[in-house]
Amino acid sequence: MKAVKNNKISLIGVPLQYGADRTGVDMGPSAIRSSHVQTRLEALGYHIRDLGDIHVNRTIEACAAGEKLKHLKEIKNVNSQLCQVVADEMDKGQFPLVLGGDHSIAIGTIKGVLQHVNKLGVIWFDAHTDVNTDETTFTGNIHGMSLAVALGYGHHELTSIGGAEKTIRPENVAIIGARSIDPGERKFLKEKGIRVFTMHDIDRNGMKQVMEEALEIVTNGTDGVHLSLDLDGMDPGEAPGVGTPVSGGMSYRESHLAMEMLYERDCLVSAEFVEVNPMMDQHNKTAKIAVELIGSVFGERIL
Ligand SMILES: NC(=[NH2+])NCCC[C@H](N)C(=O)O
Ligand SMILES: [Mn+2]
Ligand SMILES: [Mn+2]
Repeated sequence: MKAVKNNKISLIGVPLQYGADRTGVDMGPSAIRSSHVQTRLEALGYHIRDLGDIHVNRTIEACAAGEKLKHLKEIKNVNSQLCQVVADEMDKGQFPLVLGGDHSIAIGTIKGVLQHVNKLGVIWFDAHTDVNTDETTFTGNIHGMSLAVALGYGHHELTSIGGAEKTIRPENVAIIGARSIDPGERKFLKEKGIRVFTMHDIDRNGMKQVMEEALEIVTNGTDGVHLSLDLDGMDPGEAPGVGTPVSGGMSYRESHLAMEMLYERDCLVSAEFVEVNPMMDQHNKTAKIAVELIGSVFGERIL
């Protein structure tokens, strides 16, 4: 089986839940590991270095939500660590594969990758668009803001992680599977001209065409592509173990096709799989699907 150019993968767990309201997503990394992510990738010919988990402070004080942006201090702390680890691994020529944790960890992952890759394309696979800012958020949950922060918008404590000048650009982002977008987010997406492939587009044109267009957007003029995959992008019937499920999501096969087409394009430099919440799951189904999707994006084929 063909392997992507970089066959050295570093697994980085981030058991963070402070970006989300619902508890349990901190167990995501262990659920994904126990679903045999390492052996699955080794079977494809990759060399895996598991770095374990980033430290998350769990004192009662850290657990208190505090200010308007809930858990800002701890989230900044964890994402700063993650940014450094991702940058260090890429320095060593490793491919960072980050396991969440809530989607606020995309801040640390992307900022880390940006220390290496100047023009980074991003595929954002999600039911949501995560482009709220401290001004537009209804919930104060930072997992709903991480894409905005990566683009350079939002609270300074977050945008400054890894250097405020390190950002992705709106024209290099493709969001896939969206079906729950807040009013402030609609305005933001429109203003910045971010391409969103909603469930309507997938229904109407099929995942093949959507991925062809999305791949064009994220590879055109960029030096590499990051995949940020929120498991709630899939239909909750397939992936029930998430904190903010939204019905009408991507099917099992649509999701795999997206991963297979990403692999064929051979453009990924980093990836993260987030929002697996074992407390909401049925028999670890969602963590298992995460591992299957990881298999597909790293080259597994049916035949
Ligand atoms: N990564 C996620 N699951 N994000 C959900 C965000 C939901 C909502 N838009 C909010 O800002 O709170
Ligand atoms: Mn989501
Ligand atoms: Mn998300």
